[in-house]
Amino acid sequence: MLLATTRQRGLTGLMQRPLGIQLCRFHATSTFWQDQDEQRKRRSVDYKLRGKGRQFVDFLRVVARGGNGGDGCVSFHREKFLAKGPPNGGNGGRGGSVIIRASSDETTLKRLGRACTGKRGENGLGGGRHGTKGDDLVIEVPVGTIVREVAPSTKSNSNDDDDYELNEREKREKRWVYYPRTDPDQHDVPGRKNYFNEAERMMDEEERYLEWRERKERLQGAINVDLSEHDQQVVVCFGGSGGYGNPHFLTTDNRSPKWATRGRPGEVRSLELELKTIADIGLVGLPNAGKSTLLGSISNAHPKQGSYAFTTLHPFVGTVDYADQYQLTVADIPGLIQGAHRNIGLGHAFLRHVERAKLLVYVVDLSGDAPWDDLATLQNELEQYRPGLTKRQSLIVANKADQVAIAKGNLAKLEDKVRANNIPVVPVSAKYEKNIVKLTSILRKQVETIRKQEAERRLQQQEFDQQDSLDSDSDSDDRTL
Ligand SMILES: Nc1nc2c(ncn2[C@@H]2O[C@H](COP(=O)(O)OP(=O)(O)OP(=O)(O)O)[C@@H](O)[C@H]2O)c(=O)[nH]1
Ligand SMILES: [Mg+2]
Repeated sequence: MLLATTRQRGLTGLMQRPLGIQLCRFHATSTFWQDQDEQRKRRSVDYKLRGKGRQFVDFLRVVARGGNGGDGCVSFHREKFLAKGPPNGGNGGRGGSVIIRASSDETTLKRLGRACTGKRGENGLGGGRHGTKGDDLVIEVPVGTIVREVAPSTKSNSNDDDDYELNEREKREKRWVYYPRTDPDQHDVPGRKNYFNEAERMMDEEERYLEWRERKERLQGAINVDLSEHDQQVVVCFGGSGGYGNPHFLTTDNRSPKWATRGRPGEVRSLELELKTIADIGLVGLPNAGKSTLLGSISNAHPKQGSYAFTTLHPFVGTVDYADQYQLTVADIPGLIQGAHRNIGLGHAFLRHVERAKLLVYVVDLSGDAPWDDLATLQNELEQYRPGLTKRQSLIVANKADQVAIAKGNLAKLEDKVRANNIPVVPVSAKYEKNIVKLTSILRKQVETIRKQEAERRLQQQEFDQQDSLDSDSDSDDRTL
């Protein structure tokens, strides 16, 4: 209001007033402007996280549709001295499928639209030219995206529910393409065979078979795929098949079928995409503990650092490079606060990005009042998010050790408190890069051990599966003897 009036009066208006009055006015409004500023900041954080301007999207619902098939064509061969040539309409092309592929070049699901549709197949043409297949829609998502089908679509390709309201004539229009001036009812001549009814029966049978096949495929379960490797892909919706051209309905009796079928609609599926970053190490800590500073000092990443809470608004992954080309990935997430599981602060949804980390690193601030309480808060929030998560192999990084006066006493107390839990504590100063080499070597040792254990477990599982299949084979052999 005040700003509007000063703006309306303009600079000249302000200059005409005595200086004292102007100062009073600014003094009176300073708290008003502070409030406005805070509100604007809060709105901007909200906008970046939830509004259209959000830079990072890790959960999304989309409706995917395969492209519709192209229509078949009704056409006859025409040539000089050949008045009534054979049917030569081409089949329609298949609709494009929708494919979701993991790519290491992507970091967010932001670029996905809410509806993803494959391209329609081309219609068939005269002269026996079949329609070309519609292009597949390939959606690239970050590695670590989980694709889940939410509610299996009740819509089958035949669109039975939609057809319920349609009368016989409309149903036919939806399925058939006719030669000009062909009326299917014309074929109902008493005493003569109705070729169109015959074709309709044939298509009914085919549709029943296709529906049965679809149902059988659906019974295998809804889509639930974890795209954990680069270039791994899943076909979520197949395009509809193309319609038949009129030669398909050629019989020994009917030499000039004047109908073709339309393309079938593509599959429709509602999907849920959830990005769960795959990193070797996950950093968790309260806001301002120095997680981003630590990530910047140990890896090639340059996350934003700031002396205010919630500097980091979305996860950040950095790679730690060792001299012998060994690599580790580290994920930094926004700070957690007490009550994050009740959606306080930024909530705990971002924990999904450290959920799959092999090693959890708690970053605590040694210059704080009670770093052990911070640790307890973090562990409590992790447990609230997923019970048992704190049992994962972990490490405590006691940051800001350069604040010697407070840090020394706090470190001794912290080590005392966690001795029972058997979690190693490594004091560092991320800002001044002190003890960082020791930390990176500890991280490497721990991750190497976990990777080795995982490889052994996988090998054992493979051997067990092989043995299992061999046993079942020998059992079936015994039964046949
Ligand atoms: N003295 C000192 N200050 C540090 C150290 N590490 C980080 N800081 C400071 O602590 C503040 C917060 O650092 P960030 O790295 O942004 O903290 P964060 O945990 O990522 O914070 P959020 O992203 O808000 O969760 C910055 O002002 C850093 O300069 C350290 O080792 N010593
Ligand atoms: Mg940060």
